Amino acid sequence: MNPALLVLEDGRVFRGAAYGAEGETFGEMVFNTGMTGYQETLTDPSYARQIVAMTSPHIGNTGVNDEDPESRRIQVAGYVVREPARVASNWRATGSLGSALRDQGVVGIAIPGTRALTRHLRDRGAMRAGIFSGAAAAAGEDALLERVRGSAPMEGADLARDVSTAEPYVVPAIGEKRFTVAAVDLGIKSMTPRRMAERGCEVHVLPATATAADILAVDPDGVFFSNGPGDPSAAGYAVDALRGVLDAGRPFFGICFGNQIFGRALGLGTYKLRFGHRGINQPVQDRTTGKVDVSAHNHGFAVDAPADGPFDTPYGRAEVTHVNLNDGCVEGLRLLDRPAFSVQYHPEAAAGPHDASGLFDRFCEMMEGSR
Ligand SMILES: NC(=O)CC[C@H](N)C(=O)O
Repeated sequence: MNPALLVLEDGRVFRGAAYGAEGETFGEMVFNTGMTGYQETLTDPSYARQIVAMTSPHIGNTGVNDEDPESRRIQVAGYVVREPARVASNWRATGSLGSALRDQGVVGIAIPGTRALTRHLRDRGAMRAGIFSGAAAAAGEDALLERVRGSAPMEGADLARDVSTAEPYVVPAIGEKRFTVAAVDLGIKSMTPRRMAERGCEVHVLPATATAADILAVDPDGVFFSNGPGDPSAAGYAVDALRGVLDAGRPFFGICFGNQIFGRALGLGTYKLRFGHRGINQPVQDRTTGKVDVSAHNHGFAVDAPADGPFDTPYGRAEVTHVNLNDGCVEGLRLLDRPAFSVQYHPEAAAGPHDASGLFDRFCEMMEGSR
């Protein structure tokens, strides 16, 4: 095992062994608490420019397969684990995680102290970091720290257009076609159009920079804005497009980044959480039903909205529909007089529990009711 270093922006250094590709990488240091689903996590485009640490201590046991990826490649900027599996064993496995990381040039590190790292991030907040191995690790710690401090921050980062599809494509409805959906790909996970297709939606996936005119040209029954990486305050183009969609009165559903863009389109602000929510067991209460979903999360930003009742927006009254029971943060929004809603978490559940899959039915009912 070759030595590697994980250097945090505040000067804390973790030493360990190189895992995956050797070299150097920079990104925002975050942690994910999921005990399963590492392949979905690694391929979720929302993790672009983030170094992800897994709190689950043993990673790679089931190798990698061709069915679980949420996009065409591993998207994380770097990967931190405690103990990589020495053997990949699963009937679906086509290879090991270590070789997949290596083949795709993803620099990782195995450190004994993923628990100490997580506690550090919970206390101090997500921060920039770098992983260095091979020749890159030869420079002194001070020089490496200097380079981490010179790397790009997540605040203000416009990354959705980098990970989005270059060309539109169509995901056909499974079974009888009931609806046409225009889905703006801000970093979309492949499970999301599939969940809609399973409900009879023909999903027209459009690039992140699609304008309202591009979206309406599909003549959709409903419009969807996806999850995605980066700071929502840097994606003004998506906010403008969504405003055009709302002006046209088309039904709208948004997930995660899509929820943040919806909030901004309604005139609300977004802000950075201290260390975010990344995992598959976050309790979220739907205030419209009182029901609590155990849900999949991956967000570092949140919408700032009045949670104590309906409030006015340029599109009429709106309300906070969902709250996180761990920290009270806003997890869902809706307009009261127009067919538009969004959630900050992940009903497509890849990976994660399926508690919230009914939100896709809610979108379909909304499209049905708006005909
Ligand atoms: N999964 C997402 O869509 C993440 C949204 C945004 N990049 C955040 O970190 O909050």
